[in-house]
Amino acid sequence: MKSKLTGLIAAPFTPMLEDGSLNLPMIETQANALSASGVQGAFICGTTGEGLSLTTEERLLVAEKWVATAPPQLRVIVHVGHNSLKESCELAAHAEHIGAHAIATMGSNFFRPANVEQLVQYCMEIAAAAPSLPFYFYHMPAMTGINFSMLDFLMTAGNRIPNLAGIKFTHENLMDYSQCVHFEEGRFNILFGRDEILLGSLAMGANGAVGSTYNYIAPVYLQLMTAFNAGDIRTARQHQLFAIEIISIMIRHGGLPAAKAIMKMIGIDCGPVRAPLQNLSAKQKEDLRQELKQAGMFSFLRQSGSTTPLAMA
Ligand SMILES: CC(=O)N[C@@H]([C@@H](O)[C@H](O)[C@H](O)CO)[C@@H](O)CC(=O)C(=O)O
Repeated sequence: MKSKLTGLIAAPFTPMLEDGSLNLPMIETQANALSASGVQGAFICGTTGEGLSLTTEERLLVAEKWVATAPPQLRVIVHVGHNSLKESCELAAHAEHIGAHAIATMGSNFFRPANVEQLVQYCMEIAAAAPSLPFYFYHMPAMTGINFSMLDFLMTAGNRIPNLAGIKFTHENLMDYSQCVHFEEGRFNILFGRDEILLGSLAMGANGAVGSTYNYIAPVYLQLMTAFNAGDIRTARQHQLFAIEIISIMIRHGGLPAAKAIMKMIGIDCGPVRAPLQNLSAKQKEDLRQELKQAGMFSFLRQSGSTTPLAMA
């Protein structure tokens, strides 16, 4: 079995052109920028990657491009969740075929599993479609409406999904998180998914995290983790508060569409979002840029030696 995923794993945006089609060449730029910023992996086609708004054909192309162009040290985890189990299995088999590092899936969220047993049976089929790859369950109740105890999930799935590697845990329930981290002496890799409370997860024992803001402010979190590991909680808190301020601005300006606009501001143009998400107007983008500037995001990135052009900052 491959070694555990640790450190920061970004959930990249899927780059698009103004007409809404894929901008595949941009993926190499994203991958190189992530690697240069100290990020260890790319969790592609998830929420941030608008995976469920892409066609299966587009998802295959995006996965192929990431695996083909990511620097070897940047591990590519392909999210294969879909409301059709059959499509998920095809995406999983494809990820294995092209040499992705791992796969992950959320539960189907139109017809939702009624209990943990049904969820585990669903995951078993997808995991079996890529038996040589580590398999992660993607826990994100706010988006999927599937909110079971993840400790129950591990207890039920642990000996039935041979390639179960862990959970991508995007939830605020740090009690469940901690129980998962320590389940069977840390057998599973529980990647934390709420950037705004990363520090809380570190206190609970996290050693890996997946997030959208690691695309543009990874150095904040790297410094946070360094301070935490050195026992300097006061400094770690300051870094977390800075991240919270940036995240608050991003959320106040619309969430994912605002985050995609931020990518252009730091010099990596990932283009528009796909409907039903709505793109920011020029005025909204300018307001967002001003707020980020006032909060010190661009000067922070410059001081941290950002390798991106910070084009519009
Ligand atoms: C909705 C969303 O994008 N959630 C993020 C978080 O990184 C989140 O953006 C962050 O904690 C700010 O709220 C991650 O959990 C994303 C993620 O892993 C994904 O895109 O699949």
